[in-house]
Parts: sequence; structure tokens; C-alpha cells
Amino acid sequence: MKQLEYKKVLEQDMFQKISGHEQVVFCNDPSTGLRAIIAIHNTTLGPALGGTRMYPYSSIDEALEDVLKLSEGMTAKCAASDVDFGGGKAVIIGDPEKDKSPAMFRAFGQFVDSLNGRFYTGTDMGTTMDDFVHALKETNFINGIPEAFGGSGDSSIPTAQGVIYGIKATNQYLYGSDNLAGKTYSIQGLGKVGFKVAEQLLEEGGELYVTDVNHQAIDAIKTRAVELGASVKVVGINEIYGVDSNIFVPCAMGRIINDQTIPQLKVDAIVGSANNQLQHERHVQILHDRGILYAPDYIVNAGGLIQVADELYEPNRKRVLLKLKAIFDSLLEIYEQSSLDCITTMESANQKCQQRLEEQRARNNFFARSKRPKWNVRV
Ligand SMILES: NC(=O)C1=CN([C@@H]2O[C@H](COP(=O)(O)OP(=O)(O)OC[C@H]3O[C@@H](n4cnc5c(N)ncnc54)[C@H](O)[C@@H]3O)[C@@H](O)[C@H]2O)C=CC1
Ligand SMILES: O=C(O)CCC(=O)C(=O)O
Repeated sequence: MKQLEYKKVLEQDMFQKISGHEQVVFCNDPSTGLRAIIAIHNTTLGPALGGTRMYPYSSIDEALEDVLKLSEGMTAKCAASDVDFGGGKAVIIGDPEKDKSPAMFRAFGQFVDSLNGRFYTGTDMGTTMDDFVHALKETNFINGIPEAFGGSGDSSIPTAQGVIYGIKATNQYLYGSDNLAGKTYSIQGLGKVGFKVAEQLLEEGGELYVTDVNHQAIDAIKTRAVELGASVKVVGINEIYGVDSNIFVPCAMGRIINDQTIPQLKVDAIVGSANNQLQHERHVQILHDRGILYAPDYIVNAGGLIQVADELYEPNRKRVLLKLKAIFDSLLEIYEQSSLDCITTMESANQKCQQRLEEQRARNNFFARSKRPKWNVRV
């Protein structure tokens, strides 16, 4: 009896945790060591889409919490970027440096395939296009694949481009010009996205402070700076928050805007690619009160989503470029609206997303076509 009650509490706890989500799938393949969780948050706008992260989570709870938050963010990102997909994401529990294998990604591909088009996925932190070339052998529900395989290539390129548009919009709003030159930027993380952002800022005359746990990434940006006749200052991983610069550009992990880091910040704005930068929603209000402009992460980092969603309809670079440029206007609109309504930038962005979701729900009536994008999605 006691055991039954205990089980009931556990079940309630689990369903409470996933109460905002449509479906959560645990994937277990001992033969390849695959332990993954796929979370589908909301398919109002279309099938779920979102990258797969590989990270050495210290517990299943930590992995679950991450995937739930990331997939929820994808619903907002799709809504805000006018993309006909819904919110989903996956995490693989393991160290990307040590635990990966082609067999593991093939096994993961089989799990993705079993969802029969409810979930499309590709790269995120800790995974690369090559990993998904293996998954592609098992399923077609993969995006962000190399051009040689009929895809649109590395999605971190448009993500980085979107971050640059976000920084330009922020400079325009704060300093009256979108020029990147003559400003200082502190960048956390020089991976697939952060490195490209750093490179373009250097090329356009920005001054950089950078940090990364990976020394090769640091060496690479130093070399690139020398080639460009520019210079970068390297700071410690915990020192990055206290750097006196114009803009903090987080391009590594989430939850880095929190009670410990906010008091250290000496920047005018935060504009970066990292997903879920705010530890809690209340932190955006604290930033607002301190006069630090926050660029909502899911607006700034939508470039990869824009490209991979486009790829599923058939890659078209011109269309992607137009949508990437829209990040500049969208962010400026959010800044201006939040100032007019005396609300935070996140509240302003969320209102925009809610409006699109409600409009789509109103269209999803008995006569509506099935909840699929209107063009021929590759299956
Ligand atoms: N790749 C993409 O197209 C997109 C990425 N994002 C988000 O942007 C962020 C970065 O993504 P990627 O560049 O793809 O990942 P990545 O794995 O290529 O790069 C992450 C970098 O951060 C570094 N890092 C890890 N912990 C750190 C720490 N404590 N301090 C400083 N550096 C640290 C890593 O060494 C690595 O160089 C992630 O939050 C990801 O979810 C969001 C949208 C799309
Ligand atoms: O960038 C991608 O490949 C897909 C989109 C995504 O997962 C994200 O924006 O976090």
C-alpha cells in the first residue's frame, strides 16, 4: 500500500513537471549508451522543431528541466519568427568529448523517426552536423544538414548573423547608430556561434573581451585577431560578468543572468545567442530596474531556426536573408513597445508570441487543414 502511494506521488510529480508540455519521450538504448529525452512543448503552429543538445548532466532531473525549458523556448521562438513549426527540443545525456559515437546517433535517429514527423531536429550545443549525418541514415526528420546532403548547411552561421543584427539594433536604440565599431563587447563562449560573432565584431571594428573554458577556442580567436590587425583581451570564466563594456554577449550556457551575476554587470545591454539566459523570469525585471537593456534571447538567436525551418521547405538563401534582417526590426519594435508600455522587453516579446499563437488557435477550427506547414515538408 505504502509503495502504491509513493508511486502515485512520483507520477503526480512527473505530470506536474510536464504539465505545460504535450509529450515527453525518454529514449534508452544501452547497446550504444544513448540516454536521451525528447520534449514536445506545443504544436499549435506546426510540428515541433528544435535542436538536440549533448551535455554531461549531473542528474536525469537536471536534463529533464533543461529540455522542458528549451522546448518551451522553441514555441516562443517559432511564434516570434513567423515560422510554421512548434516548440520541441532534445537532450542527450553524456559528454560530447568522450561519449559520442555514430551508432549512438543512428539509435537516436530511430527514436526521432518513431515520432513520425511530430518532431524535427538538428544541432545544438555539444552536437555537430556530422553527428546528424549518422542520424539521417535512420530518419528524414532531421534539419541543419550539410549542403552535400541536400540541406542548408551549418545553422550556426545564420544564428551568428542574427546575433549581429540584434547587436546592431541595440546600438541603434541606445546610441543612435547601428555601427558596430568603437564599442566594446564581452563575449562568453567561442563555440559554433560565439566564434563567428566575435570574428564579425572584430572585422567591423569592435573591441572584444572574451572567455571560454576551451583553450583551443581562445587560441583560435587570438590568431584571427592578429590576422585582422585587431586585438582581444582574454578574461577568466567568472570575470566576464564584471567586464566594463557596452554589451555582454552570452553565447554558451543558459541561466547565467541570476542573483549572483546581475550585481557584477557593468554593461548597457545583454544581447547573445545562449538559450534561456535568465535563471528566472523575475531577473528581467531586475535588469530593467538597473537600466540594463535585455534583448530577449529567443528573438536574437532565431537565425538557426529560420534557416532550418526554411530548409524543410527547400533551402532558399534569399528568403532566409530577408527573415534574418527582420530580427533587427523586430528587436527595435520590442524595445520601443516595452518603453511605451512601461513593461520589460521580455513581456513585450511574450505578448507578440501569445498573439500569434492565439490567432493560429482561432484558425484551427473544424474546417482547418491539418496542423502541417502549407508547403511540402520533406518526409
Ligand atoms: N548553434 C545554433 O545555431 C544555436 C545555438 N543557440 C544557443 O547558443 C549557445 C551556443 O551554441 P553553440 O555555439 O552552437 O554551442 P557550442 O557547443 O558550439 O559552443 C559553446 C561554447 O561555450 C563554451 N563554454 C561552455 N561552458 C562555458 C563556460 N562556463 N564559460 C565560457 N564558455 C563556456 C564551450 O567551450 C564552447 O566553446 C547555446 O546556448 C545554444 O543553445 C541558440 C540558437 C541556435
Ligand atoms: O538551430 C537549430 O538548428 C534549430 C533551432 C534551435 O534548436 C534553437 O534555436 O535553439
